Formats: sequence, C-alpha cells, structure tokens
Amino acid sequence: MTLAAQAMNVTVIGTGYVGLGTAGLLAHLGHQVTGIDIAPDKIAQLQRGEVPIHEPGLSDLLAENAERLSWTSDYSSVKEADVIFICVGTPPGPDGAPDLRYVISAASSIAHQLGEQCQVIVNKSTVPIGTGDYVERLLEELAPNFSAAQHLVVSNPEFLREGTALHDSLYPDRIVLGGAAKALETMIQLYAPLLEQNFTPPASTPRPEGYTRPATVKTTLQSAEMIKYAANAFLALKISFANEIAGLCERVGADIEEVTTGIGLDERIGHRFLQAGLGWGGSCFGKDTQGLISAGREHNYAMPILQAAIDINYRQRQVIVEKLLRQLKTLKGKRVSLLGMAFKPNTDDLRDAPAHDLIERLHRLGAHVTAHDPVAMPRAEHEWSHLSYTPARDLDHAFARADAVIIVTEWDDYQHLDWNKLLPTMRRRLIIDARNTIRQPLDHMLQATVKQVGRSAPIFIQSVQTVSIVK
Ligand SMILES: NC(=O)C1=CN([C@@H]2O[C@H](COP(=O)(O)OP(=O)(O)OC[C@H]3O[C@@H](n4cnc5c(N)ncnc54)[C@H](O)[C@@H]3O)[C@@H](O)[C@H]2O)C=CC1
Ligand SMILES: O=C(O)[C@H]1O[C@H](OP(=O)(O)OP(=O)(O)OC[C@H]2O[C@@H](n3ccc(=O)[nH]c3=O)[C@H](O)[C@@H]2O)[C@H](O)[C@@H](O)[C@@H]1O
Repeated sequence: MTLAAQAMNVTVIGTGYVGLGTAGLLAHLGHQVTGIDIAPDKIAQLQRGEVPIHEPGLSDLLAENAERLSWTSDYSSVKEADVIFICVGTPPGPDGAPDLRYVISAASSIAHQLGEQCQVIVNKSTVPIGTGDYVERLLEELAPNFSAAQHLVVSNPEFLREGTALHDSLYPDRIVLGGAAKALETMIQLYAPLLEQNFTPPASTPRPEGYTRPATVKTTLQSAEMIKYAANAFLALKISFANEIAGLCERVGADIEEVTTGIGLDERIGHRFLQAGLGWGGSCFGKDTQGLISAGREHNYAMPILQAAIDINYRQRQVIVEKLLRQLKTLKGKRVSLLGMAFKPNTDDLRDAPAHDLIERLHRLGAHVTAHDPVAMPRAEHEWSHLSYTPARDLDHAFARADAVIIVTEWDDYQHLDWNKLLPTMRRRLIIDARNTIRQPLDHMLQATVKQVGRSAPIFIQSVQTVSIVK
C-alpha cells in the first residue's frame, strides 16, 4: 500500500538477505525500487517471481509489491535514482578484515552511472569504519558527474536477523543514519511511513502489540558504522558469556537455563541472547567480531574481550563432540545424526553453520554422519558437497540405527518429534540437545539419555510422569 508522501526512485544493489529485505520494505512503503545483482541466476529467478533465499514472508511481500519492484543486472537505473543502497556482501578476508571488493565494485559501477541531480548513496552493507569516506572518494575519482554538494554518502546499517527479517525491517528498534544533514533529511523522507508507522502491515507480518515506532539515531558516518559493529559484537559477547557460565554450571551442578532466567530478570541484563548451546553461527557475528579486532589491530589496540568471545564460541562446538565421546567412548563406526544444518531456524543460510564444523569433526573421529534439515538440505547439496555426510531422507532415516542424535538447530519441527516412534529405532537412545531446545519431557515410557548444554546431569526419563536426574 502506497503511503510515502513522496514516492522516490530507489536502486538497491545486491539481492542477498539485506538487499531483498530492503527492496521489499521500500516497495511496501510506496517507493519504486530497482534491484540489481551481478549474479544472473538470482536476477532470472527474481524476474520469474521466485525468491532465491528462504525467508518467511518475503516471497509474499515481494509479490504483493511486484508493481513497484523490478530486477536487473544493468546499473543504468542508478541515473534516475534518488537513493542508491549498497547491500553487497562483505565477507571476511584471510586476516579477518572484511573483504571490500564487492563494495568497491558496486561503488565503481554506481560512479559510472551517477546523474546530475541530488542523489544519496547509502551503505547498508556492514563495512569497516571509514568505508563511507572511502566510497565518497571513489565516487569523486570515478564519476564524471560527481559533485560533493549533490552526491552524498550515508551509512544506514542493517540490524535484521535472518528468519525474522520482515519483522525486524518493518518494526525496528531504531534506524541509524550517519552522514551530512542534507542527506539525512532525504533518508527521513524515504523512511517516513516507517518512522510514523502509517503503512498497512503485510498480512504475513502484523504489527506487534505495543509496538509504536522506531527511534532515529542521526550521527556521523563513522559513528553509524561503529554502531553496527558494536551492536553485533555485544550480542555475540552475550551469547559467549552465557556459554562460559554454562560450562561452569555443568561442573558445579547448577542449571544454566535457570541461571539465565534468574539473571535475565534484571532489566539491565535482559533475557535475550543468553541462550546457551552450540554458540553462534551465521555470516555476521564471527565476521564482525573478527572485523572489529582487525580494526583494533590497525591501531595497535588489543580487544581481548572480543577474542575471548570468539574462542568461547568455537570451544562450544568441541564441547558437544566431547559430550558425545564421553557417552560413546569412541566414534569409530558410530552412526551420529544431526538435526539441523542451517545456522539458525527459519533460514536456509549455511554460512558458518555449526553443523558444518560438527560434520567435519565427527567424520575426522570416524563417525558416519547423517544430517537433516527442514529447508536447507537442497542448498547443502551444492554448498557442502565437499563434506562427508549422508543427507537424511526424512526423520525416520535420521533416527534409524543411530548411536546418537544431536539437535544442532532449534527448528520448531524438532520440538514436536514423535519420540515414541523414533527413539525405539535408534541403536542407542542418546540425544544431545545442543541448543537446549527440548522443552517437553520425552515420552515417559521410553528410556532416553538427554544431554543438554550447561546441565551437568543427564536427564533420564524412566517411568510415567517421572523425570529423575541421575548421577
Ligand atoms: N545476512 C544478514 O542477516 C545481514 C547482513 N548484513 C550485512 O549486509 C551485507 C550483505 O549481506 P547479505 O545480504 O547476507 O549478503 P549476500 O551474500 O546474501 O548477498 C550479497 C549479494 O550482493 C551481490 N553482489 C556482489 N557484488 C555486487 C555488485 N558489484 N553489484 C551487484 N550485486 C553484487 C551478490 O551477487 C549477492 O547476491 C553484508 O555486509 C552483511 O554483513 C547486515 C545485517 C544482516
Ligand atoms: O549483522 C547481521 O547479519 C545480523 O546478525 C545477527 O542476526 P543473525 O545472524 O541473522 O541471527 P541471530 O538471531 O542473531 O543468531 C545468530 C546466531 O547466534 C545464535 N544464538 C542466538 C541467540 C542466543 O541467545 N544464543 C545463540 O546461540 C543463533 O543460534 C545463531 O546461530 C543479529 O542478531 C542481527 O541484528 C544482525 O543484523
């Protein structure tokens, strides 16, 4: 539904998670959006009305706003654009510093197409502090039409989470804008319906009860760029903190779930991002903590807290292997099944997914690994073809004759497993709940050993209505 007082022409460069989220959001707010990608297969899919990623609600949002969306590999729409978003990837380079090649190539392509009117170039990719200035210099050097008064660079970092991208885009906590005042005015106009929340919510993603509107943070390019890194680093720290405490809980007989509930009730701490388990995966927390450390290194400034958060995170993956070894003694010839391959539920993104690491480690120890995921298996077939594992045809296949099943990703599907049916098909009834996700007691009639992170005693489910803690 068109509500923007002034519909603008927007070009979005990069049609990954952030580019598609941005394009869908802006079209929904009433703007005319052209999405550009250098990957011809993605553009062909989008032109056919298919969405190349699994993100709940996205396909409907793009379809509902199709009249305001077009997809191309041709940069010429930049000429007419009021606002140009850079949403390309910034993967980590070999030393942990973000590889800016895609940002540089996008900025160079923009430069050759800049118009003569006032245009705002927005960096939505997560980029090292100073990249906004760098992009401006690139435009100045390469754009025949460049004018410092007309072509203004803004940093507008993205805070969406995969799996809940629409919710996060439509109902954000804050919009962060860094740059010159004139450019920020344009951004405020662009986002006006979002800031005032006077758009009609899409059917898939209703406005949450009690939500009013986002805060706006207007700042400099550098501070906006830093806010993004610092936010991700802090969330990553919180998770690693919970995991570090979980390890001690196991040793002293405390229960991490009760401990995080207890500390989270303090409003200064809060409950979110204290879920202990396998630790974080995905394309951003690892990359962005490393990115900050490498920025510190450039300034000869150590960042030991971040390094510790990273070390703890990767230790968690080994913790799970050790739990398994403790129970099975050796993994040689043992059949271990992983439930969940995506780095988190509701996405098919496999980047830095803990399952990848686990498959490698378990295979190295001689286990036969089988893996299941409700949506990411077709993608894994291409992206993980180098790994030694058997894709599970279904859950029956994953459980049959398994010596252990590890819950790696807390998909809802795994909350409601038919334990009655599945457990008896296993060779050993060992479930490692690496996400502490099983909330309901397992079937009372069956015996299963369930190991959860941060809970020292296996829960032994023995008889009707009795959950007894052994050891
Ligand atoms: N994935 C996420 O949840 C979030 C990502 N971010 C940041 O946003 C940026 C983008 O991330 P994703 O969307 O995950 O990346 P992605 O890797 O899914 O998508 C990037 C897209 O850019 C395209 N591309 C690369 N160079 C191009 C060029 N010169 N011209 C046109 N298209 C080009 C690629 O073909 C690809 O489709 C990264 O900096 C990331 O750190 C920020 C918040 C959330
Ligand atoms: O910059 C980014 O790319 C994004 O990174 C994260 O979003 P995302 O990686 O999509 O997903 P999260 O929900 O943050 O989960 C990241 C990882 O942490 C794990 N996690 C999360 C929360 C928790 O309490 N414990 C925990 O182990 C998840 O399982 C997952 O593997 C941030 O939450 C977003 O705000 C940010 O925009």
